[in-house]
Amino acid sequence: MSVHKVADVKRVTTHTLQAMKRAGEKIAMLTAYDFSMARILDAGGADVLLVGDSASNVMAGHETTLPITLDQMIYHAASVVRGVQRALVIVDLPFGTYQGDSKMALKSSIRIMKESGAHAVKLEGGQEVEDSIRRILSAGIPVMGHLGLTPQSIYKFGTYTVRAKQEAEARRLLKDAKMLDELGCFGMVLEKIPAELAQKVSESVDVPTIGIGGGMHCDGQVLVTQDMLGITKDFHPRFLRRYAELFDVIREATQAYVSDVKAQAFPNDKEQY
Ligand SMILES: Nc1nc(=O)c2c([nH]1)NC[C@@H]1CN(c3ccc(C(=O)N[C@@H](CCC(=O)O)C(=O)O)cc3)CN21
Ligand SMILES: CC(C)C(=O)C(=O)O
Ligand SMILES: [Mg+2]
Repeated sequence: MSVHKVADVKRVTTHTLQAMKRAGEKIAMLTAYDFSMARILDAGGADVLLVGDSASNVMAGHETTLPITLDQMIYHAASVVRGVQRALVIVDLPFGTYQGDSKMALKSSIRIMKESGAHAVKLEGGQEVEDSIRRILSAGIPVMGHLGLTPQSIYKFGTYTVRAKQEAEARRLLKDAKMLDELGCFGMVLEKIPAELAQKVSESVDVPTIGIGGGMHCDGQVLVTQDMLGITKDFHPRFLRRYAELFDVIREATQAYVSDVKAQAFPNDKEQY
């Protein structure tokens, strides 16, 4: 190992994920957008941290993922990379930085890799982004695909309903998944599609599938961390399981602090100089 490396934790790589699929060990992925949370999730054993463009919703309060910029994604990604010792860090290519122009896709991906220190990029779509994927891969940058509900296309579909319920769309998705596999993507997210289809895809490709509303047969699962921790409010899709109610925990702590300050109970004589 390089003399410049301090820690000697065994890092997760894209190759680790392939080995996990072969061994039948499920992959646990969560989103992260900042240093402090990345440290906690890494300490908790998350295999993969996704710097999702859901930062547009969760961090910035936008309605959709469309407004977040490449500069903003790089800022989030660099912060996450500094917080991680073990997890693989993947970064979403934001809307408008890879579609329809493979040169731009490569340039955007190179900026992410160079300026954030992340390990891979993710992009949404199948056949329509084939050229972009080829070009990014040709520079040695690992690419993850994302099929099914693709939030950057929300204005094309109009709703966040389950995708590929009809036979024709299911066939299209399976074909896209095989294409991503054959192009050399190291994995793919399957978002909000029937469990049976996700199972068929998972059995038809060599690389790991990571489900969000893709059911139990995916090779791994991903959730938005703030959803899983109960920080986001009024978001209750069927695929979401909440492992904490941090909105309430943080609100209660805030109320206690506010009340202490008002009552002049904080700071006390030991908490001053
Ligand atoms: N906080 C958060 N969590 C996410 O999972 C997430 C984001 N933001 N932003 C980007 C995308 C958008 N995603 C979404 C958005 C909506 C549903 C969804 O199921 N919405 C409705 C049902 C809509 C319908 O059936 O018409 C729901 O039940 O909440 C799922 C995933 C997933 N991503
Ligand atoms: C929900 C996951 C897969 C994602 O793309 C995001 O968080 O942006
Ligand atoms: Mg995303």
